[in-house]
Amino acid sequence: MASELPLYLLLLAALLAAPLFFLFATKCARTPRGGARPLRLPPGPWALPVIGHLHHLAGALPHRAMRDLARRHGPLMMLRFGEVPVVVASSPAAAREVMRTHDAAFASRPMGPMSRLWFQGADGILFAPYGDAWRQLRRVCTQELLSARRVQAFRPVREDELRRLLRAVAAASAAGRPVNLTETISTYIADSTVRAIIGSRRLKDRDAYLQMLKGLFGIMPGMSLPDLFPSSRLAMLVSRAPARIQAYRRRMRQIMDGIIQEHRERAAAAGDGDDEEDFVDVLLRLQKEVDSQFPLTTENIKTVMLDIFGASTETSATTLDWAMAELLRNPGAMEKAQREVREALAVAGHDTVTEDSLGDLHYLRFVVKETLRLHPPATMLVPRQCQSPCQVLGFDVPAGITVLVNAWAVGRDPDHWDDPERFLPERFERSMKDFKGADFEFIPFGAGRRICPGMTFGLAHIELALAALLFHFDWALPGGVAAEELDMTEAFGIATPRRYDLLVVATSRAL
Ligand code: HEM
Repeated sequence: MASELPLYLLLLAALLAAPLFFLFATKCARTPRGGARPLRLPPGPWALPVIGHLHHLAGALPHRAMRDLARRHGPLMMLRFGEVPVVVASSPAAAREVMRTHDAAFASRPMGPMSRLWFQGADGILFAPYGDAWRQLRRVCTQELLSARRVQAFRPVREDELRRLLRAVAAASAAGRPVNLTETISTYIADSTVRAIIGSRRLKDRDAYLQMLKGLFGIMPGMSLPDLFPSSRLAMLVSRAPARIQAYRRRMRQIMDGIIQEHRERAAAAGDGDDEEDFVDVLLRLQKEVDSQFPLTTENIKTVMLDIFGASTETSATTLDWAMAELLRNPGAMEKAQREVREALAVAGHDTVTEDSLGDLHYLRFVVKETLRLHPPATMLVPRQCQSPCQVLGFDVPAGITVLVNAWAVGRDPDHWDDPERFLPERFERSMKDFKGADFEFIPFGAGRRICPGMTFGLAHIELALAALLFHFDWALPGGVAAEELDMTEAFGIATPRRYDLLVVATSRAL
């Protein structure tokens, strides 16, 4: 979840940060003070002064470049991005040690200068350091916002937004033009999520909020110069990131203040009620109720509003997009998935997909699993930080180091998956492997204390829409393009989308 940094910037960084190199080299000396045994740090490739290993990432997507490096240097590597030392875990065994054996030690998130500027003490949940404040918000998420009961309560919203999605596809189909499925899927997920967070489509600031959130991904703290060289004042001075973050933050807070105010006024007028609460209603209610050492501040509420949108929309939309792309590329799997959903609805006597119809769709769930194995949206999960020194695969991992887990490489590990590059949903007919955090060869949602709390919410959107798209339409690639020619190249992005939008010809099925 970091933004791309062009190579010329890295070279500039090298010039700017030269004095820091010596400081860093001293900090990372392999022999600890006090005559203790020398540290046995994980191995890594050759490094350049100042920029460290960043040049190894140039020209390839980070998860691919790091998988290739791991093939040469092993499942636990130590790299350096600018000034920042990073340990990368690339096998199920390494992932297990990070997220199970030493889960508590690795349960924190690193916080660079841009993140500090962005959050200003109201850390939210997604990027929050491990501690009581995170624990409290995490509880709010799992027990209130993203509980099975709450996800169920948003079912009418999902089904309403699904109807809009199906109408958009049907309109393109009737006009005889291809539909941009990437865009329509993205609108479905974003609209449904925003309705869950802030409620009604009629809300005054809704469009401004949605626009602002869509721009958020371009500005979120990432691999900026100050993050790569946190001790350099010069990096802070020459980078445009701090000014952009502050301006964006100001505008965003204004919009969110308006939304919160509107919710407060509505609650005061109507009295609190549980039935149609959106996330902001719930958070404002808890703000009054929660009696804790860490009260839920309005700033916390704003960060949670952003975290949830940021963590949920791109991940869910990209998964659905990849699932449709894989099915188009694998007509046998498409046919099997369509047959399953169509037969199940025929038996139930339904002519439209609702969440009640999803119960017996086993193959559809295998399709989603296989999509998440091959295309985990957070390819490197969300960065962790080591809080206390520990040993992983026999190597020392010092406190303070950033830890990345290459979930993408783990899902394609040939020691754990047969024919790992092929899209084969059937593999899950024979295997009980699941993504709920117990099987470390399959970790698209992470594992341990920081495992994704939005799994149920995300899957509810994905499964419903996938079933409906397969039920109502037959699909083909435009211009007679053969299935195997569909370009499956990945792009750099917050959730590793396909490089090209998915343009498809949909034919409405006569019912
Ligand atoms: C296909 C959909 C999704 C995928 C693949 C996904 C994946 C992930 C991953 C890999 C993490 C980091 C886990 C770790 O560090 O071990 C995460 C964290 C998180 N996700 Fe998801 N996610 C998805 C959907 C959602 C949805 C729909 C929501 C909310 C509605 C959500 C909310 C969060 C939050 C709040 C965190 C931070 C948890 C923490 O740091 O304690 N995610 N997600």
